[in-house]
Amino acid sequence: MKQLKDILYKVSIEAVKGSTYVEVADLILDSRNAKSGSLFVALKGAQVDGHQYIDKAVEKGVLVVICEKLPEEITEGVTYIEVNDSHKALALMADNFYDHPSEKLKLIGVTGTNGKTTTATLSHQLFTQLGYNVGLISTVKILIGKKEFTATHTTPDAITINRYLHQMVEEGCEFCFMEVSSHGIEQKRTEGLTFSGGIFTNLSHDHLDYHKTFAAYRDVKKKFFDQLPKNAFALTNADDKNGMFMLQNTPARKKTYALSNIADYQVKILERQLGGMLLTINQKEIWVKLIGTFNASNILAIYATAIELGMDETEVLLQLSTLESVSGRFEYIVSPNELTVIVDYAHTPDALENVLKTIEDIRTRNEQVITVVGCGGDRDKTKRPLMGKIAAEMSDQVVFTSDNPRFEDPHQILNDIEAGVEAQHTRKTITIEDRRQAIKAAIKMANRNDIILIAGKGHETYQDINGVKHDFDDMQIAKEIIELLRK
Ligand SMILES: CC(=O)N[C@H]1[C@@H](OP(=O)(O)OP(=O)(O)OC[C@H]2O[C@@H](n3ccc(=O)[nH]c3=O)[C@H](O)[C@@H]2O)O[C@H](CO)[C@@H](O)[C@@H]1O[C@H](C)C(=O)N[C@@H](C)C(=O)N[C@H](CCC(=O)O)C(=O)O
Ligand SMILES: Nc1ncnc2c1ncn2[C@@H]1O[C@H](COP(=O)(O)OP(=O)(O)OP(=O)(O)O)[C@@H](O)[C@H]1O
Ligand SMILES: N[C@H](CCC[C@H](N)C(=O)O)C(=O)O
Ligand SMILES: [Mg+2]
Repeated sequence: MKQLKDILYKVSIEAVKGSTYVEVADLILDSRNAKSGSLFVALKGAQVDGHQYIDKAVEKGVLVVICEKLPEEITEGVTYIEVNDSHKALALMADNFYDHPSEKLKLIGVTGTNGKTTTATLSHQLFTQLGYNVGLISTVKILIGKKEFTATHTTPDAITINRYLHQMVEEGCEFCFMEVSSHGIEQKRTEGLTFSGGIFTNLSHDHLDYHKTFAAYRDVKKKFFDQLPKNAFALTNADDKNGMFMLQNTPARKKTYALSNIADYQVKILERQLGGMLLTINQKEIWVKLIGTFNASNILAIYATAIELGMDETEVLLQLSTLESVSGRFEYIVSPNELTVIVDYAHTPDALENVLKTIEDIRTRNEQVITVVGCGGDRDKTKRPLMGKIAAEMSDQVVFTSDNPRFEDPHQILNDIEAGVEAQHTRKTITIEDRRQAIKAAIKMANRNDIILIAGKGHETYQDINGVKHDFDDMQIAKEIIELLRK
């Protein structure tokens, strides 16, 4: 329970109807979850306007309504508060409601198109190994020390974030690493949080269905750094075209990391194998179990973060070499007949290109590379032909298939992907809509020593078709088919 006045601390208020001497039991953003004694925030969404559901929420017993426009008819005994920005008000109220949890631990945000989950998860692993109790908010899962919770978003809504952070503080976490998505920044899910540091991984093509232009997508990422406090660090990838742009207006301490360009933190790759890479980080050699140039960059960002947070360099380097790859990110098996099957969450053109380049770098013989890939429905359509082109150009064989079609026609998605394949590569591609059959076809096509890449769904354990989530796990299915074909 919390006093409404305390919940409204720092919220800019336009008008009030009703008493502000109210005790609130909970904050709610969806009328379907409204409970008696709670406070409902009406948000203008992408699909509908939450203001339409104020009456529904009131019927369920909410005591306070926060909205951008007061309703014409109001209910006796309910307090209505008008604000000019419900999303911002929600973020500030969630921070107040849970007693500013982000100030009570060190919160580090990771943003960028690719590498957020990898960087945040491996940072969580590293700091746990360094002996700390650590939290994680990521696409794959939420971790509070060793307790695990299911993730629904990359960056959850402000109430959920603050509730988890509060729980982390209660459980004695000293650090939390969280992914900060562009949707999260745009919808102000992270506003009001006190970050101790921000990390930029890279920027490439994604989510243009939502942000419309690349410039708008880039600017929203920069906003995260603009809002960091002065005593935080802002760590950017100096190899990325937009890396320095991100730090232009940040009041935070600016730091850079890079493989190619001059930077505060530098890494070189000395050796690559399927099992790992030999690196030098600021002139010190270490072996890591991850592979791919992009992972050298992720590892460096994690190292730099640890140093910026005051960790001991020798201890950090020692522990970095023990880090295990993140589920669904370049996860691989070698089958009994020596097929290598790699499952990777590459769902953007840039990630797909990077993964195929990584495979190229570790190819030792004349193995064929067979790629199984599709694109999600109800998401950025412009990435489809680009992914089709890259897959066909950089593989020996490609099986195009469904990813999560959601509410779109899978054939239409596949047409969009195929449209990007250049004429000279079309003979290398086939299309099998059913993802299980596509994986089977790739495995059947492969000879001893060949490499199969199954891209796009990584850790996901379902396939979303028409809003129904069917069990589907790329790695599990590949293993089943390999077993089946052996008999
Ligand atoms: C496009 C988008 O980001 N949508 C998010 C947004 O929903 P919305 O704007 O569509 O909401 P809406 O359906 O229009 O409803 C507006 C308001 O009315 C409320 N409502 C609605 C119906 C009702 O009966 N009662 C009611 O109160 C809703 O709770 C909402 O507050 O706000 C919701 C609450 O915070 C989110 O759950 C929802 O995420 C949807 C499920 C989603 O798929 N989001 C994806 C695109 C996303 O956010 N992805 C990013 C990045 C992914 C990446 O890593 O690349 C992420 O951070 O996960
Ligand atoms: N630093 C990086 N640069 C480019 N590609 C990367 C990088 N790190 C990982 N990848 C590739 O991108 C894929 C997704 O990585 P990861 O899940 O870490 O990204 P993310 O930013 O969390 O994605 P999402 O936006 O879906 O949450 C990986 O499977 C890998 O192929
Ligand atoms: N966080 C990303 C994940 C995409 C994963 C891919 N499998 C798909 O379904 O498009 C998104 O929501 O756009
Ligand atoms: Mg992620």
